[in-house]
Amino acid sequence: MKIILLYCRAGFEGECSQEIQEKASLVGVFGYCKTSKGQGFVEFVLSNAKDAHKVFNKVQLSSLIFTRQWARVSEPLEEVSREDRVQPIIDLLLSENRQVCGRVSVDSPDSEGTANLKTFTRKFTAPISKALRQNGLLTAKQDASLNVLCLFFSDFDKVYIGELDSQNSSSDHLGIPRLKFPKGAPSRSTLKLEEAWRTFFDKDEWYELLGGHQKAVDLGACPGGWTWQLVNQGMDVFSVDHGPMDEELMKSGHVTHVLEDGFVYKPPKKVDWMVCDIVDKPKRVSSMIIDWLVGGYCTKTVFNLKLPMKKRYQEVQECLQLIESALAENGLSCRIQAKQLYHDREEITCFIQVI
Ligand SMILES: C[S@@+](CC[C@H](N)C(=O)[O-])C[C@H]1O[C@@H](n2cnc3c(N)ncnc32)[C@H](O)[C@@H]1O
Repeated sequence: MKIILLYCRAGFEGECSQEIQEKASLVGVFGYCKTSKGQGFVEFVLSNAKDAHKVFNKVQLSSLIFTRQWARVSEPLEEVSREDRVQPIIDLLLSENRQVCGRVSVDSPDSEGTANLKTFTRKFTAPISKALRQNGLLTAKQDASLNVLCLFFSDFDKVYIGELDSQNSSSDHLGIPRLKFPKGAPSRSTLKLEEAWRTFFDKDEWYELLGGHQKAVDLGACPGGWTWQLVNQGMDVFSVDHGPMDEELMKSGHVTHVLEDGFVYKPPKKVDWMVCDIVDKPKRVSSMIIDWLVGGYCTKTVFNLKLPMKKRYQEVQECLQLIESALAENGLSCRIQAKQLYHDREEITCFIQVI
């Protein structure tokens, strides 16, 4: 398949393109990107169609900051009849002698003005699944060990047909985790921290990383959405912010509100976690993260880097480079992950663990 389709936040197609070209070239794969601002996806057109597998074998989706989901696809089927979209898709798949898939994902871009297209893709899933099964293109029951057939409708009559890699794609539809706003959480930001944990941790790491009554510091905590998540995991939290904390959360008895500057504050004793959601310059936040980790004040951190208007990709690279080199120079071996989450707007979220 000649195209790798990358799903991203609308408006970040440029960063997504820069990143895939850079990562692919490091494994000896070249191509060019086709996209337009705001469409929520990028086509990475490969110079050599055989290279698609190479990219999926050598580049992990988790290493791509600006890509939520990706698929190997062929040139799109265009001017698909709105009367019958099922048959042309089946005909094409049969003519190409495709391997049987374990599931089908009917996708569309997450961009402005696509609500009706999303409704259509939801409704289309049942009839196309039935036809695929009847034609031996889909297993009778879902099989997670097989690749997922991907039908990406960029418009009502244009569909990219390909596959999501069983080992190297998101199991969430469109790469967007469905999170329910937790009852009692004080702000919508709470979902950002929950999504970060879900994105960065495997299910079996959850307890090791969060459980066992740990201690945490939340910088820029008010009104307390992130603190709420930490408390919900059984942690005691120092919440640093000059603003007011949610009263119900304070009644939990697990929160100490510290009225200090988050860039200056350090905890009286070492803690396990430090999280930071302060809106400030990314380099300033990065330096503060370095101070905490190198100083041994915490061993795990989740923080946001709010991106500037211009040169966003470059800024992210510079910040991560700054952190990586400082940690290495100080002899710290760390796991570093970064992603633009669904709940992130003009920012990315990072996770670092000293190991
Ligand atoms: C985006 S809000 C945080 C929302 C919070 N994470 C939540 O889930 O409810 C950013 C917060 O950072 C605080 N803030 C900004 N500069 C700060 C600083 N230098 N020190 C401490 N807090 C700061 C602001 O008062 C604001 O409450």
